[in-house]
Amino acid sequence: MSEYTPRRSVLYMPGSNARALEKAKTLPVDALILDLEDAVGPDDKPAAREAACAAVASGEYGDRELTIRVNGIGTQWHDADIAAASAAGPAGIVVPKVNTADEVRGLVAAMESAGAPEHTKLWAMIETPAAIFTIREIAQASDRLAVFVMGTNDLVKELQADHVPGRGPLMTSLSWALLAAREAGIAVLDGVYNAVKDIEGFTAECEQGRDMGFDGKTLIHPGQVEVCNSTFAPSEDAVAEAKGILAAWEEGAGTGVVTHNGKMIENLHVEIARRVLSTHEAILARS
Ligand SMILES: CC(C)(COP(=O)(O)OP(=O)(O)OC[C@H]1O[C@@H](n2cnc3c(N)ncnc32)[C@H](O)[C@@H]1OP(=O)(O)O)[C@@H](O)C(=O)NCCC(=O)NCCSC(=O)C[C@H](O)C(=O)O
Ligand SMILES: [Mg+2]
Repeated sequence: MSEYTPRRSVLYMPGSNARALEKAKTLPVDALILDLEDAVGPDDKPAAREAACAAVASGEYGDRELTIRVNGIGTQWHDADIAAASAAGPAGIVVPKVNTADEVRGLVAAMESAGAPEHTKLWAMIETPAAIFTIREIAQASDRLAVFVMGTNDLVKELQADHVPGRGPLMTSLSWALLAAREAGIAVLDGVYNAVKDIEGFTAECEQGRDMGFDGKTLIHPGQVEVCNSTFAPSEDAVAEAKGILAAWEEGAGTGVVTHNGKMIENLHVEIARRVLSTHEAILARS
């Protein structure tokens, strides 16, 4: 199992928004996506690129993972974005609308030839039907690919679907991306919730994403951070349960099966309990 990095809350902000870049230094997010794509108008893109790279160089964001979302492959800004982001060396370069394994390999080659340091990983956005149909190949295309980010706004647009409670129209795409990410051993982040004032709806969607298996959720507003962090962290009850399972397992050492709180415990449940505890510890270390 690869080492767990907390990515419960991953907040987008326009690279062109100086106030948001400043505010982000105070927010308890696990990671930030400094956006050069959809949240930045064409005229502001060069300045946003410069500001995002300066933010990475500043060292003022503590242990928050800093990433830069570049403009998509084939756009007029893409090559310059990749070159500048690679030289800045953030934790991740987020690329929208990645559709094939060849694109992943091309992106990694471009990052490497632009001097991206080893710690700068590729985060691929999955947000088109084409990506869903090639998702296994994409997930396994490069060791430098560390994270899938679901682009649920673009997926809804491409599917000609609608944003509805329960996200029925998106379930196939979300599930396929999760399956491929887990098979490849990479992280996978849920998409954004657009209604920034609807905390009840947002909480339900966080819980759904957590229950499906996502590592965390991408966010668009500071008001979404707290709920997201607590939803994607193991609860006190889950931590107590995991400790109880490990204790019961040790007590029954050598037997293939024990019970805890009236439930059957086998080796796989012990592995889950260990994962819960290591997730809990990694989050505590971050706080
Ligand atoms: C949605 C917003 C435009 C709302 O902005 P605003 O009206 O300014 O919000 P508030 O007045 O409530 O803000 C309060 C304070 O918080 C700061 N703020 C707001 N948003 C952020 C943020 N994202 N990061 C950091 N700080 C933020 C404000 O500056 C206020 O600060 P202060 O005055 O000092 O108290 C806005 O929230 C926003 O722009 N959000 C991000 C939009 C974005 O990045 N979109 C692109 C990604 S979403 C996407 O498309 C995903 C994917 O591609 C897909 O297809 O799904
Ligand atoms: Mg998108």
